[in-house]
Amino acid sequence: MKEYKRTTVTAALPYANGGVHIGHLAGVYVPADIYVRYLRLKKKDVIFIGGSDEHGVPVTIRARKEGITVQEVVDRYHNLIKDSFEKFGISFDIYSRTTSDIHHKFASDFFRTLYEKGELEEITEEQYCDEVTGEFLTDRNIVGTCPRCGAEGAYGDQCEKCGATLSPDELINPTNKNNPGHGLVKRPTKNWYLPLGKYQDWLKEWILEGHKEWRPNVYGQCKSWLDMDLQPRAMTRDLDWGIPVPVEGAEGKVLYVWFDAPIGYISNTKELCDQNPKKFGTWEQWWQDEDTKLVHFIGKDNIVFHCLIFPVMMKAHGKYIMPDNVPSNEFLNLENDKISTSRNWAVWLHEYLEDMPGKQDVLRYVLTANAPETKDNNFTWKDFQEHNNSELVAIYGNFVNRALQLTKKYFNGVVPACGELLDVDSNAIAEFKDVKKNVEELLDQYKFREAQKEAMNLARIGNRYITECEPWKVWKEDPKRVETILYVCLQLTANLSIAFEPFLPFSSKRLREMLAMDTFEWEQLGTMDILPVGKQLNEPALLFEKIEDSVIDAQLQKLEDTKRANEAANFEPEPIKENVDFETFEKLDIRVGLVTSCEKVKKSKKLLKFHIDDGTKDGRTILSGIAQYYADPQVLVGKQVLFVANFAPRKMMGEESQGMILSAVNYDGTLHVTSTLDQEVKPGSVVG
Ligand SMILES: Nc1ncnc2c1ncn2[C@@H]1O[C@H](COP(=O)(O)OP(=O)(O)OP(=O)(O)O)[C@@H](O)[C@H]1O
Ligand SMILES: [Zn+2]
Repeated sequence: MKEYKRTTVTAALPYANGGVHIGHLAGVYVPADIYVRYLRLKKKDVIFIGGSDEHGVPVTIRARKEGITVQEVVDRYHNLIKDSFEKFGISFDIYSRTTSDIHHKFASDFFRTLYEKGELEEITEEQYCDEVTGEFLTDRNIVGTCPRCGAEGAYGDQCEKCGATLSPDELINPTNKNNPGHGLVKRPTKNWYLPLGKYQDWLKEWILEGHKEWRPNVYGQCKSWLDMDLQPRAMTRDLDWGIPVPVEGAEGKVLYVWFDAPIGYISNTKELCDQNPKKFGTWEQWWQDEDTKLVHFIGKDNIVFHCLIFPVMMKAHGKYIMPDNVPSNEFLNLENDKISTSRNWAVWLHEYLEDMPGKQDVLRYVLTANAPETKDNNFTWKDFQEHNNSELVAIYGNFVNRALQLTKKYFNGVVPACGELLDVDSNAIAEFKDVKKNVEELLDQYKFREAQKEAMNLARIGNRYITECEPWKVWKEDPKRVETILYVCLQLTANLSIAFEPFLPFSSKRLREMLAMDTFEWEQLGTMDILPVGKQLNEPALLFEKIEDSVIDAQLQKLEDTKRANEAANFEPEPIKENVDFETFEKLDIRVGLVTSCEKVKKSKKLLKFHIDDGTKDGRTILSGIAQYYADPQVLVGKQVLFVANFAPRKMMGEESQGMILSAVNYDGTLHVTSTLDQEVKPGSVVG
């Protein structure tokens, strides 16, 4: 493995049309943060670059929908994202944005360089535009009827109803999404393309031969692209939101969002270095020096951009280094459903931080324990609770708490002396010895799940050790022996605070405060004299708290509410039945009735027994199989309902039913009896 002098770590720029969710965190930001914290602990020269991606079409659609400016949209989400990353401890050296002046100039110059070097191909193509306004339309801004399933409102690139991939030419009656009713025409337009094919052989050599160590999912995706002929890719677009294309004849065009976004990593580095050249040096050393290791953290849908397109851009430019690795994760799902910003199917970081104050590390832990490193994975709230209660609380927290509380009880919180070691002590210590090497090896290979598991194993060893030694029993006969046991326990505890530092920075810091560790070194990991004998420790407190069912239920309810809201938004009435003539209708005798009593039929799960005032002296009884929809049938008493009065009587569960009460099933599966007359009418009145 090549020895590098410094490391540039980038994390995918989140798109500024929504907050950050657990999928983003598990896929990109948590592993990137662990890696960077680890390198900093090893005193490596490293920078961690982030920022918001603020160009592209979706933010413009959002702005139009909400009736605000695009700038307002990106300001809102940039600030939300930046703030929640900070609170969550994602330790970027800079978190900037692609609407900054520095970035606009940088990306523009980058494009200009490729243009002047003759690296871009000019291609003129017919493209759809709005017949009335003359504006060119992207695929996402064209809607029409889906040729596959017939749904209205299918996009020029995809039908969200049936999932079909489409092109605008296939849509039936295509129109401008933002100006429905406007006709579309095709007009020629000129754009600048990156000829990926020209670099295909170089890419094959560099990745397929040179980087067999990349994760199989990343390598595999690259290989399947490289097995096909790479086509030229347009680097400019006919749009008005973005960075103007800096060449003549390109009025009304902007840089393709995937051209400018990755350049954001470089321009943000420049911004950082300009702010603090003493600390960070020049931006060029982070991007153009062969001794710099470049690592991109991304999710799987970004692989092609970071492994093929951006490298070709940098190669064509000529001065840049290539990424040494692109540790891309697969996707995280939520409660067995794809996470989606537009469907609001997500756990939002800013909401989590509000709902679960002080629990950053719990989420960090769970997302790493379940990281989608090799395949898509699933987040469930039950699993979240389980990891917290039976690992963080029951293993790590429990061990630390026992070690600190016993030290307080027996030795007033002072680190006791270490006497002669027995086998049980030496064995526990031996198990700790290799932890540094093991964690490092795993982190160097971007195996974050396993690395965190290794750290948790230490806590397991500690727990087993203290349970085996039972200092609380030994105390009466042999207090000297307890000194040694607790000495070992405290050193293990100090080790844990170091081992978990890249993964769980908040609780590691709290633990070090309890241990009165003002300074520490990664190098101390695996050693048994971190806390000097005689050191006064601080007051112990619980490191983790049990999470109760009610907390989890509240989160599940939130998701359930989202599901309902989505169902309500997507509700489509059933198709109308075949026509009938008036005579057929007239045969039915529908009446207004007043519910005078309503109760569950004993021994039946389904049946409600209504007594209805139908205008006759005795009224009538109607049985209805709707008991499961009403927890308390009493709520129906006093309601006016509509019922069919001329069905032949029928016996059910020993009772006779004389008619049928009309009801409607709602979109969410609930059922409601009819009771919406604009005014009360006399029971028995005919409906028709
Ligand atoms: N569910 C997920 N699991 C893992 N990684 C994800 C997930 N969703 C997004 N990512 C990654 O997070 C990074 C930032 O995502 P980006 O802001 O582009 O949102 P996105 O992919 O459009 O997601 P969404 O549609 O949910 O907003 C990308 O690298 C992307 O691959
Ligand atoms: Zn369709």
